[in-house]
Amino acid sequence: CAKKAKTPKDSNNDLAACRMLLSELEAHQDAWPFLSPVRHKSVPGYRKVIKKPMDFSTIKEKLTNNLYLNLETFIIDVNLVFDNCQKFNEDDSEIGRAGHRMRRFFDKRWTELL
Ligand SMILES: Cn1cc(C(=O)NCCN)ccc1=O
Repeated sequence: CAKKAKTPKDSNNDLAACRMLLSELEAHQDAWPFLSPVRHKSVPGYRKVIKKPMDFSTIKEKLTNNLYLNLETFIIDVNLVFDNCQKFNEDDSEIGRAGHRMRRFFDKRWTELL
């Protein structure tokens, strides 16, 4: 089937959806490990293990500076937050569990947008 043309309106709607989704992520009770960049100076090994750090405040900054082309590129960065979390933290840990809960919440919310 023919691909739907992306109009400027579509990308404005995408942007609004990204802002909405991000504010919901930030407001979630399990968001605390992800609100700001991991302080690698106080988290031994983090800088070595995690090649592409990402967090909600950095995503917000990128949104503000218009660095996301569309919903897809935004979702890639959000997933990076959760993939980093799974890589660095045991599933059975405070932060590991928070990451799994946040990912489940995010997956549910953005799929409701489709
Ligand atoms: C996502 N994440 C967060 C931390 C952390 O210490 N966050 C500050 C909480 N106040 C450590 C490892 C990690 O993967």
